[in-house]
Amino acid sequence: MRAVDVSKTYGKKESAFHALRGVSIDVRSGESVAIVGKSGSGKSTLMHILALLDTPDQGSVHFGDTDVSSLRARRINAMRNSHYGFVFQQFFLNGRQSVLENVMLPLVIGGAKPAVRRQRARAALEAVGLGEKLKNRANDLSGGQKQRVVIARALVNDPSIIFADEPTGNLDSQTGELIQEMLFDLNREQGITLVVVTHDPEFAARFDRQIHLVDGRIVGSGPQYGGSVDGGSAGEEAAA
Ligand SMILES: Nc1ncnc2c1ncn2[C@@H]1O[C@H](COP(=O)(O)OP(=O)(O)OP(=O)(O)O)[C@@H](O)[C@H]1O
Repeated sequence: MRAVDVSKTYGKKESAFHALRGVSIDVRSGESVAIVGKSGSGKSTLMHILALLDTPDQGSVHFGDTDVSSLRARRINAMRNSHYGFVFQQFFLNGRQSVLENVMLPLVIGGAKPAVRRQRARAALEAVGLGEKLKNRANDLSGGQKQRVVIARALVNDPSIIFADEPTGNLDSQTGELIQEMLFDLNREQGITLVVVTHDPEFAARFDRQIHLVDGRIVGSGPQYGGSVDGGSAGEEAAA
């Protein structure tokens, strides 16, 4: 997945805010990448654009050999649904539905048959250690269990990439650690690419690479949080 010279501005004229200013990034298959930077630096905006949830004003996003901007919305939705998994706080669970129903949702959207949905959702919940909780209401789970349901839901379509926005943000440190392990296991054992926004420097340091944003620009990338300020290694420099 690749973004080339991507810019995004919110608002117009005097109130225009340049959230991203010419960002280029190449995420290789199987890699784990943390997006770091202060509040308002553009992390979520970049991740939403990479995840095909938002479009840039300028620049392009590529998935494999495909320039996504050349595709119709329907194709983009299908591509996102079949290749990407999301662990976002704003994609809440439906608290009144069962755990199994919540995890089946992406398969309902994708049009899978009911028997297939149930079987795959059950397998995903077993993979995150919640095989015993299928029938519980999502509201009746602990915070850590809810986050595991969100991970199961992200896994149910057998994604090649998982995008996560502060996946450990609301959890106590022990539960947060479990969620971190779960994500890195998926990366190591199944080769799932991870793209994760985090404020936590220790968590960020565990990724293959950190992309450090300041005021909508990449100022450093590499194996150390807050790395160099000269544009980092090949592939991440903003195009001139
Ligand atoms: N829909 C929007 N309309 C107007 N401004 C926006 C919108 N979305 C984001 N912004 C602004 O763009 C900037 C970057 O936002 P973004 O959410 O990408 O930052 P962030 O680095 O993820 O911040 P945080 O760590 O606080 O979540 C912020 O100043 C924000 O106020």
